[in-house]
Amino acid sequence: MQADTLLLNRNSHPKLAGELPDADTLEFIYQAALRAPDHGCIRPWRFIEFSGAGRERLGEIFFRGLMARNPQADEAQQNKVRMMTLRAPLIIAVIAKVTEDHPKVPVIEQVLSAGAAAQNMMLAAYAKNLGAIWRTGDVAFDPVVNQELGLEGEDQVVGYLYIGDVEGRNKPLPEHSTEDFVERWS
Ligand SMILES: Cc1cc2nc3c(=O)[nH]c(=O)nc-3n(C[C@H](O)[C@H](O)[C@H](O)COP(=O)(O)O)c2cc1C
Repeated sequence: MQADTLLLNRNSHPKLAGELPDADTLEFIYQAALRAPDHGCIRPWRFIEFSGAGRERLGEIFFRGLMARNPQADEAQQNKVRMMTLRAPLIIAVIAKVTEDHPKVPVIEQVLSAGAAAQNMMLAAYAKNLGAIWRTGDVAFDPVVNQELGLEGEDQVVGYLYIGDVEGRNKPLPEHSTEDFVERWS
């Protein structure tokens, strides 16, 4: 796929199905992540890959997070959170593994670098004709979930990337006018 096609046409896909991508494709996605810009070359990245029964394990962690946040959660809410992780054959948690009190690189720059890694992964998936969607929601900011995933200190989940074969039609791309966003000082 041409880079300009990739950059201008990437789209999120909420409906994903199929099998876990093959090992070469996964390696390509991770290598793309590892090309993210990174002030100080401190590699503030951690990825956890959930597939097969690992997705159910993640769903149980989400469930425990929900019950800690809201012990009154009804059965529908409980089932919903458990099923969330079955929406794609692959989920990758992208985590900013933060070096605290770094002399040159504040936490926000490390989180931004992890976000750039996540976007590289989205583009890499699209380049391989896979669908993907970047999700967060309450589970990404839940202390119980984050503790069970082994986050420490200022570490943050920047997103859960759901990846798989596209099911259904692509939603239309929005049209934005550059002029609405760009100021030119010359
Ligand atoms: C940090 C971040 C968190 C997001 N969290 C969610 C989410 O929890 N649920 C969701 O439906 N979309 C979420 N999105 C938005 C989608 O990933 C997607 O970008 C949006 O629906 C627009 O679609 P598009 O990427 O095709 O333009 C998030 C995006 C970002 C950057």
